[in-house]
Amino acid sequence: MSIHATAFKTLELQRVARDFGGQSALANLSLSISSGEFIALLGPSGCGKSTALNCLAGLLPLTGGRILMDGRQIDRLPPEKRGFGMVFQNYALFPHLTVEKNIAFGLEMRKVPRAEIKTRVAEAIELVQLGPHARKLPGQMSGGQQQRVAIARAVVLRPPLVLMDEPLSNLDAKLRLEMRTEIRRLHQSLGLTTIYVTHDQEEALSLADRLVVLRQGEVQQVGTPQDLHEHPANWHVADFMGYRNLLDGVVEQSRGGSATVSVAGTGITGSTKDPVAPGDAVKVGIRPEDFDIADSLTAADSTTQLEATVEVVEYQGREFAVEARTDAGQALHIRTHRRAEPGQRIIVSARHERVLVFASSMDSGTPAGRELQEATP
Ligand SMILES: Nc1ncnc2c1ncn2[C@@H]1O[C@H](COP(=O)(O)OP(=O)(O)OP(=O)(O)O)[C@@H](O)[C@H]1O
Repeated sequence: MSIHATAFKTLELQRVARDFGGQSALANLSLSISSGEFIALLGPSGCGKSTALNCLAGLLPLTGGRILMDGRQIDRLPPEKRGFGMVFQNYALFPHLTVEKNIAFGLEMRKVPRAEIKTRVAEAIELVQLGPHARKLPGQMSGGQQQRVAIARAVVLRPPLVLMDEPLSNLDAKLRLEMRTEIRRLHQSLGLTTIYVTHDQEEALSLADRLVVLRQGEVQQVGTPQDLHEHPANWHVADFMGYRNLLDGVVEQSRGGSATVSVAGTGITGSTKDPVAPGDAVKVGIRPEDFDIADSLTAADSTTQLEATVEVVEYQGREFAVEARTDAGQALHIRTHRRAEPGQRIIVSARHERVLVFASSMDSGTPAGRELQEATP
């Protein structure tokens, strides 16, 4: 297949920053990207994801830092000189041009010979499986099909880097899943280096080799999906990684990486990387799947148990999502194979090793995010 990316070895973002009228939208983004990597920028609305992408594309000048490609500074180059492929949420196709012509457009602008354009467009159409639709106009196709055209239009140019800004957010849930697989397949078969912006943690986890979690323009953590899932640097990252229970509490005692925290009157023990001390406000992070429903109270050293009353039960395929409340009013989210009924009294248990304790303030404690900014692939 001749749709192969123009290769670079490394793309280096060094303390990239962007202010708007004195307000920081992105600060100190440092990242080293290797050829062929799939990186997801993940974070809530307004955290600076699109700003980062636009800085990379050359659509926004930096107000600080540098971008180097194989050691050459590229952050002053206009977008067309960087030659990165862009895929946006709203597809941004030419409505009056057919699928074929939309895909051919960039090649024509670059004055690629006609015969070559024909072959490359045909290949790109085959790659995104749009053969039967080649002569249609964008308006005659579904959202998913239009997004395939947008992707084909980006990859046909063999860009060194493809930038995708929430490309699936306008699609319905089923199509989103299909297109996710499609994007992964394309990435694997073409070896395209990709930076993908999303606020959807599941999408980021399933697609990316590495994730960059942003909050208020600052990097919180950079790592593989597994790193972030198992060792979130702070409660904000934990929140994104499925720690649905983030319970406010106060440290009772702390020793050697383990802390016992009073949460609504109950002591919960877990591990911590933050230098927390008795009296500190903390958040206790527990994933719903790490809670168990026990038959009876037992005196096990390795487990915390809480009595609660079931409020809501949702059947979710092979499991139940249970929402329960302790007598002191603390809501708990549990995933379990056990059937439970609203109103039922249950004993909820969590093994200490599955419980994480985080400093409440993101500015105090170990600046784990900052340490991890300069992550190597
Ligand atoms: N052109 C602009 N002028 C002023 N402020 C801006 C501009 N563009 C972005 N901002 C601000 O910068 C911050 C980051 O915005 P950005 O669009 O990068 O966030 P995002 O994470 O992509 O959000 P979303 O997911 O909602 O698109 C926000 O506070 C936003 O209001």
